[in-house]
Amino acid sequence: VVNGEDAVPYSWPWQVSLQYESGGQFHHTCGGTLIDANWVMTAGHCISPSRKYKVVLGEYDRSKEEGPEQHILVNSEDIYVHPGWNGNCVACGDDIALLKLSRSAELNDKVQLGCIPPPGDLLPNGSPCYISGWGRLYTGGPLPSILQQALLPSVDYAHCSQPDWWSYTVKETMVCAGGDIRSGCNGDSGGPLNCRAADGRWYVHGVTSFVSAWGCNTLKKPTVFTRVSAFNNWIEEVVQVD
Ligand SMILES: C[C@H](NC(=O)[C@H](CCCC[NH3+])NC(=O)C(F)(F)F)C(=O)Nc1ccc(C(F)(F)F)cc1
Repeated sequence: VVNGEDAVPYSWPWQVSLQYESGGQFHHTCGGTLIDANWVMTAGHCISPSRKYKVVLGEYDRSKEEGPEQHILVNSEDIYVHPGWNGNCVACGDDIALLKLSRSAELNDKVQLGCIPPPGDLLPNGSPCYISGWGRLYTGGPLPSILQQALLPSVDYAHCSQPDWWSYTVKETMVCAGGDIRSGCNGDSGGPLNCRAADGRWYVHGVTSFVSAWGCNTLKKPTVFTRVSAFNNWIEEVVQVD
C-alpha cells in the first residue's frame, strides 16, 4: 500500500496473508479474505500450480509471532482458480480464486469473516473504501511488517474507463479505487477492498488485482480490483458443492 498508514491491530480481522514455501521457509506473496471458516478468497494471479501454500489468519506484524496467528496449510487439490482466469491477460478479468483450508479457522475477535456484497451491487462513484495489505510501501519498495491501510475512494466504471484512465483495460467485472497518490502495490494482490455499507458493516467489494505497470500510484490509474458482486454465483457454487 502506497501512502497508507499502519492499520489498527486486528481491525480488518478477515485479512489473511497468503504465503508459499520456498527453501524451507514460507514467504508472503498475497493477501486474501476469510469468507467462511474453511474458505479464503484471493486473486487468481496469486496462485502458481506447483507451489505449497499456507494462510496466516490473525496476522498483524509479520516479523513476529504475537499470539493470535493461526497458520493453516492449503492442499493443492483444494485450490479453485476461476475457470475464466488467464495468466497472460490480467485485463480479461476473472482474477479470483478460492482456497479451502485444511482445517477450519477458529473465529474470535481477531479472526472474523468478511461479508460478500449482494450480487450485482455497484458502488456509487466516490464511495469511501479502504485497501489493506502487506504490499510494497512504494513502487519497487520494501514489504512492511505491519499491516497497512489506505482510504481509496471508489471510481465507477464510467470514470475508470475514460481514455486517459484505464480505457478498455478495465471491465465491468472490476472495481477501481484511488487514482491519486494512494494505491495498492505488489504484494497487496488478492487482498480486500473494504467498503462500509449503510448498515454499518464492512463489505469486501474487491479483490486486489492490478496497478499500472508504470508504477503503483500512477495518477489516473486507480488500483483495479475484481468486483466480488460479479462472482456471487461462482463463489456459492464452489463453497457449497465442495
Ligand atoms: C506491475 C504490475 N503488477 C500488477 O499489477 C500485479 C498483477 C500482475 C498480473 C500480471 N502478471 N498486481 C499488483 O501488483 C497488485 F498488488 F496491485 F494487485 C502489472 O503488471 N500491471 C499491469 C500489467 C498489464 C496490464 C494490462 F492489462 F494493461 F495489460 C495492466 C497492469
